Amino acid sequence: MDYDPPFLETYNTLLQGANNISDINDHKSSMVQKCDEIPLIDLKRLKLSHLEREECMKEISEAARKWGFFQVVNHGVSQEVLERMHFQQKEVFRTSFVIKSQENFLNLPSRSYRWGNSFATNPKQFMWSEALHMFVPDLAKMIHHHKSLRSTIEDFVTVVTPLAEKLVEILAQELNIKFNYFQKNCSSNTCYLRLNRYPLCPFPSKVIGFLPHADSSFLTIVHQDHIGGLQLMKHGNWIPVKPNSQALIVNIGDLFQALSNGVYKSVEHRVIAAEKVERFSMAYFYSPSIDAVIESYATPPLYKKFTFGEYKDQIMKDVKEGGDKVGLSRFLL
Ligand SMILES: C=C1C[C@]23C[C@@]1(O)CC[C@H]2[C@@]12CC[C@H](O)[C@@](C)(C(=O)O1)[C@H]2[C@@H]3C(=O)O
Ligand SMILES: O=C(O)CCC(=O)C(=O)O
Ligand SMILES: [Fe+2]
Repeated sequence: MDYDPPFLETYNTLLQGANNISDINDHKSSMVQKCDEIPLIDLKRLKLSHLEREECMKEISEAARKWGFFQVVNHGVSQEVLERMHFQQKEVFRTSFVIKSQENFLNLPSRSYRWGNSFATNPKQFMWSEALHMFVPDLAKMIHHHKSLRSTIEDFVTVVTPLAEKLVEILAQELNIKFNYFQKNCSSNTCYLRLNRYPLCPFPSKVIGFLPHADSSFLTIVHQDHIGGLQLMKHGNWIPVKPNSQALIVNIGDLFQALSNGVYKSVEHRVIAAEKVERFSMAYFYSPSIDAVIESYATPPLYKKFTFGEYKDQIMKDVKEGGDKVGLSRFLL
C-alpha cells in the first residue's frame, strides 16, 4: 500500500524490522489511565449571576493549575463554523502530496505544510501526521481559488480569538496579572493556527501520531473530531481526552507557565496513531508578537526573562539538533 504522505519510504530504513522497535508505551511513564477525565466547564455561567460567574472563573483557574487542560462547552464558537473548518481541512489535505509539498503551496510561506518529523534522530521521534501550520496574518496571502478555505479560517479566527481573550483575562484576573499585558502583546494577527491530519498507520504501537510536547503559546484551543487519540500526561500516566464534538479543549502553553511562575501548568500531550481510521484536529495558538517579553509576575522567578522570538529560536535550534523541542526547561534559573 502507498501512504500519502510517503512516510514509509522515508522512515523505511529506520522502520525495517518494526518488530525490533520498542512500543511507544514501553517506557516507565506509559500507563494509559482511562478513568481520570479533564474538567468539563460550562461557560454559559459567565453570563449568569455574579455567583455563577465567580464559580465558573474559579473552576477555570483551578483546572489550569491542577490539570493545565480542560474542555469548555457553550463557548460561543458555533457548530456550523467547526463543521465548516473540518470540511475545509479534509479538502485541503486531500490535495496530492506533490502539490502540498511545493514551496508555495496555497501561497503560504515555505514550511507551512509539514509532514512527519524531518528532524527525527531516532524512530521514537517519527510522527505519523501532516499539518498546515499558519501564522494568521499570512492567511491574507492565500490564493484566490482557496477562497472558501481562507474565509472559513477567517470566520473561525474571528470567533475563537475573543474566546481565547476571555479565558486569558479570567486566568490573569485570578492571579492579579494585568489583562492589558495581553492587550498590548497579543491580537489575532500574532496567533497561529494548525490543522492536523493523522492518516491510517500500519504500526500504531510503534510510531506516534504527534510527539509528546507542550505548546509554545499562552493558551491553545483545540477541536478534535470523534476519533480520539489525544492524551495528556498526569502523574506519570497518559490520560485520554474523550472526544466531545460540542466541546473545545483548552490547554495552557509554556508562555503562561512562565508568566504565572509555574502556577498554571503547560502539560505534555501526545496523539497516538490509529490503524483503521484517519483523524483530524485543529489547534489555535494564542501567542504574542515576536518582541513580547515574557517575565514572571511573581518573585522569586523560576525562569529567565525572554522574548517570544528568543523562545521560538531556541525551539528551532533544539528541534534541528535533536529532533525534538526541549522547551521551558531551557529557561530555568
Ligand atoms: C516536530 C516538532 C514540531 C513542533 C516541535 C516538535 O519537535 C514537537 C512539538 C511541535 C510543536 C507543537 C506546538 C507548537 O505548534 C510548536 C510550534 C511547538 O513549539 O512545538 C510545534 C513545533 C513546530 O511545529 O515547529
Ligand atoms: O491533534 C490533537 O488533538 C492535538 C494536536 C496538538 O497537540 C498540536 O497541534 O499542538
Ligand atoms: Fe499541542
